[in-house]
Amino acid sequence: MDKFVIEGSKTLHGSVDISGSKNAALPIIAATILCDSPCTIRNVPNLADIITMLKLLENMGCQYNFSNNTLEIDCLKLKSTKAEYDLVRKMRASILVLGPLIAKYFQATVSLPGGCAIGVRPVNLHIDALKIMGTKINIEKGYIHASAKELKGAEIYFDVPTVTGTENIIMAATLSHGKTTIYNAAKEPEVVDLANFLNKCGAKVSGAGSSTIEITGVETLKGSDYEVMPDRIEAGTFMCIAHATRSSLTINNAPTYCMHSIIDKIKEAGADVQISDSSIKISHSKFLPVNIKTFAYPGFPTDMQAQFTAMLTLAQGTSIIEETIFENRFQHVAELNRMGANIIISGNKAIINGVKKLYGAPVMATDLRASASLVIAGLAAENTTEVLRIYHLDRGYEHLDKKLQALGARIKRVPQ
Ligand SMILES: CC(=O)N[C@H]1[C@@H](OP(=O)(O)OP(=O)(O)OC[C@H]2O[C@@H](n3ccc(=O)[nH]c3=O)[C@H](O)[C@@H]2O)O[C@H](CO)[C@@H](O)[C@@H]1O
Ligand SMILES: C=C(OP(=O)(O)O)C(=O)O
Repeated sequence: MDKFVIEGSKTLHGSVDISGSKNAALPIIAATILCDSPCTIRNVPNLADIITMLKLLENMGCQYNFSNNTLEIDCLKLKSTKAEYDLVRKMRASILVLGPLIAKYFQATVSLPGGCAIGVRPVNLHIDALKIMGTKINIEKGYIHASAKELKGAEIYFDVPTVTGTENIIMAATLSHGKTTIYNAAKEPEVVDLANFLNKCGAKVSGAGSSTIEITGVETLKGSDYEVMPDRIEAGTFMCIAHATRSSLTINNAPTYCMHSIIDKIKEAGADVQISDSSIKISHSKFLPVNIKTFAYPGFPTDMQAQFTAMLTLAQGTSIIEETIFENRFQHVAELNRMGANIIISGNKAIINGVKKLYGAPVMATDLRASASLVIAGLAAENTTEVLRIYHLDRGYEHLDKKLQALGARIKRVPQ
């Protein structure tokens, strides 16, 4: 296990390139199960979660080669349709193999992903929708056992717009008989990226990015060559890093077209931001408080909440952040308070009273974005911060330490 040792209070400068999106790459890799010929997927970030997804598919019989962010993957001959607990427990997104397996092989055994540090995270909506499409599902000994004679197109209404639920049902519907309509679908750009990949493989998916998605089943899908979209959450994290450390940075290859809520809120927090196509120039101007409420896209993403919380600890005034997606996503707060922040939790709100300075301390990462928030705090704080358990961070940030070092940050990865 590694930790980060950060010498803070250093202004950063230069430019950083954003990697491919974890949350777009994961469903696209799962979707290669549906294809009757090999796929080449480019701009795949080299992350722990991607490696877990590849091991999961390899255990089922897929063959792949992953180097220089390019994945060549052949899932033509699966010998198993089981996703074992040992891998699923490492990454909830493993549930994304359920839709493709049932669509292509009419059977799947997938360990229930269970909750995680940020909340209970049920998958009832995935399961209910697959049942409506003709899947029999039993849950036994922690596994989802799914089987079907055939999958039929259906009308699916989601109670809440679930991202991976929408992706699972799109994938299942691509090879179903007839038309599936998903109402109250998740509108996240990563859902659109998956739909674009599937359409390139010959699927008929329309409406992705809106709340109603229609999928007309086809007989087969062929493999294709596809480039994953850049990671809007990584880009947003670097924006928070720039503002919190009073730096000027250029963030290249950012999906600015889908970052409006993040860009608006950081401007409101006092950053100067200039956008030109996929490039963001950001520089610190003042430290203003802002109020934020997380929402499904196009609202402010819950995956940026912890990073903004860390940044706003230094604002001149009080900010209120309301978390509406996950019930337990404030675990970074106690650690930030150990660094001198003044944050009070009241129900699902964090009331952040800005302080003049943060002070370095040993802190513990509890989940992926909480880890990023502690790195932001450590970069802005006086003296030394040690961020323990950065394996959470390695799930979702490609070479964060190296990218920060190139910007002039004093950050080291050392064994814990
Ligand atoms: C791999 C991936 O893409 N992960 C993202 C995905 O997670 P994930 O797809 O797991 O999150 P969901 O969109 O499903 O969750 C949204 C809300 O719906 C609830 N819910 C979801 C499914 C279900 O069957 N029943 C149910 O009640 C959840 O508890 C949560 O309150 O979207 C989240 C919300 O933007 C992000 O934070 C995650 O980074
Ligand atoms: C919560 C996240 O990921 P996951 O859904 O894979 O846990 C995230 O990316 O912030």
